[in-house]
Amino acid sequence: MWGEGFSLNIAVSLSVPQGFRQSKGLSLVLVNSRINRNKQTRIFMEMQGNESPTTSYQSTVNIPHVLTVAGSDSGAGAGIQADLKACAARGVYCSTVITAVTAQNTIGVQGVNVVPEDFVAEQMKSVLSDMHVDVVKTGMLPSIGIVKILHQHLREYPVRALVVDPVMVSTSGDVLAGPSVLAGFREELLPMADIITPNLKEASALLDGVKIKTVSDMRSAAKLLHDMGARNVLVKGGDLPDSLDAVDIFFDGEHLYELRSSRIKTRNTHGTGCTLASCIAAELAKGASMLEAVKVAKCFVETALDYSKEIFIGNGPQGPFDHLMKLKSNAHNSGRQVRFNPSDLFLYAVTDSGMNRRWGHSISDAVKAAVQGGATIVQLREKDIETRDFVEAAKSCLQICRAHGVPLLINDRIDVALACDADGVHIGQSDMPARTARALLGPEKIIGVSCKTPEQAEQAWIAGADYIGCGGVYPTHTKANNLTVGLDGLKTVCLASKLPVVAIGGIKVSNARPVMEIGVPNLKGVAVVSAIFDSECVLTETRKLHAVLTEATAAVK
Ligand SMILES: Nc1ncnc2c1ncn2[C@@H]1O[C@H](COP(=O)(O)OP(=O)(O)O)[C@@H](O)[C@H]1O
Ligand SMILES: Cc1ncc(COP(=O)(O)O)c(N)n1
Ligand SMILES: [Mg+2]
Repeated sequence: MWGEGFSLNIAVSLSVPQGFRQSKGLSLVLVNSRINRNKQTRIFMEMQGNESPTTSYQSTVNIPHVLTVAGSDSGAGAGIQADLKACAARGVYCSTVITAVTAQNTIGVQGVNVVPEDFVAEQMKSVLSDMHVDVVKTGMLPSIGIVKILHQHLREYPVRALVVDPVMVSTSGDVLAGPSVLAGFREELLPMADIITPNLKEASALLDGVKIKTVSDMRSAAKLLHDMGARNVLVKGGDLPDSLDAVDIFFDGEHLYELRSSRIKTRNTHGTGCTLASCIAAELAKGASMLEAVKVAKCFVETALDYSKEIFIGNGPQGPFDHLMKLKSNAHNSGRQVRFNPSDLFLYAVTDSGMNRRWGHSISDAVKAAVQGGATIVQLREKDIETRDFVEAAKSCLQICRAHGVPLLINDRIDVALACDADGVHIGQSDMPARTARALLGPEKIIGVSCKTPEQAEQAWIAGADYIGCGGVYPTHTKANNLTVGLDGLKTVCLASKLPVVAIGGIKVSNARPVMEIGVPNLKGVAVVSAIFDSECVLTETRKLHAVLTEATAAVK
């Protein structure tokens, strides 16, 4: 099944320079360059002698695809809207067949308008006859006729997996599919389903009203539903009374798994069921096994609920949560939007654990003093510290820096930056490539790269860095075997760099002035280690350096 997919054809007409027009039979063909097992790229470029200079690109990139067949929720917490957000968050394409339009908010469901059956069929045909769908996920199926249509289409257009969320009652208690649909679920969908994901009420309804009140009841229900034909069953315990954990029971026909996560204390649980089923579908579309998919989905719901526990949308008892937390900057948590401002590079403080030990300073005390003394950005450069301690130290430094509106970066350690939600990283030429760091950290985080040459500065810009550090400007002992580029080398790099530059290497109060005086506008400041941290009073030394830099910049202007 991998390797088939939708293909996107783009024909582009280019006006080509004269020289190209005259060169005959130029042809460049790159076929089937494999990116990974999900993605194939095919590019054809053809330019033919005297014919009109047309370049056609044909690319085939498979992206995992989930089709959701569900109802619309105007409040966008559940239904189609939750499915789209969940698939987007999991990196999967999601097409939609809308079965009903509900007027719904955080108070409840005020109205339901069922889409005519033949139009549900038309939507299904439009998607399935044209696009390659990996997995179908169902939500609200408000009539037995719609269940039958779905059944027919799945026979005509088989997909790799069917995830059935047998939506019957919303969390607010409103009925979304009446008893007549029950027969459709039992007879048509369960035997086709690769997994069915009822909540307690839905499991009970499918089992003729059997009481499900304990984890042990959930286990029995999972087995009974499996007997009714579903290949895998997940009985969801979001509504399990008196449960400290959020417990779900998964049964694959052989083994029963009790999946537990912490129960997040929040009103924002509207749409958890839809999200869970869509995430399962998304992971299956990416190629996960069923158990893996279920575990990832449960973990995603828990993380999203935890992230969103305090958001407030609507005035009713059940709020929506935020699926796209990963796209957010840390503004939401910190109350501060950290957008990089090149002037932050003015007085750049880089910590050193050896110096802190020598003077009996903790990392956070040293950082606090530097920030109070006027440091405008801080980088934690801790080379000999346990990862666990590094993350803890970084978290407390982050609090200090946030309180002063000063960005905090981590040297080298992308993992530590992610773990503590630092504002970014600074990386060297032999660390992880800046492009990879950008992919891991997202568009909002600050990335700085150490560069000694114009070529490295160009590469940093291409890779998506925000600034470069250039040095050593003067000889230094802080970094072993560090080549000194001198003021001339610094100037050359500054002139070539498209990114703002901070100078580094042996800079101190007595020699900072000539650095600022090289007079290239994109030199924004100096980075120092020993000048401020190799001293008893970090605060005083930082203040002195700040004064010198301020004077030097005023003189340059
Ligand atoms: N407060 C919560 N904290 C963590 N997980 C939860 C919470 N409430 C529900 N879940 C999880 O969300 C998923 C959906 O469950 P549930 O809310 O029971 O479904 P539905 O939305 O269909 O009623 C399950 O994996 C459940 O364990
Ligand atoms: C259109 C639609 N589909 C599904 C649900 C169930 O979601 P939940 O159980 O979280 O309320 C809903 N409320 N609305
Ligand atoms: Mg729920």
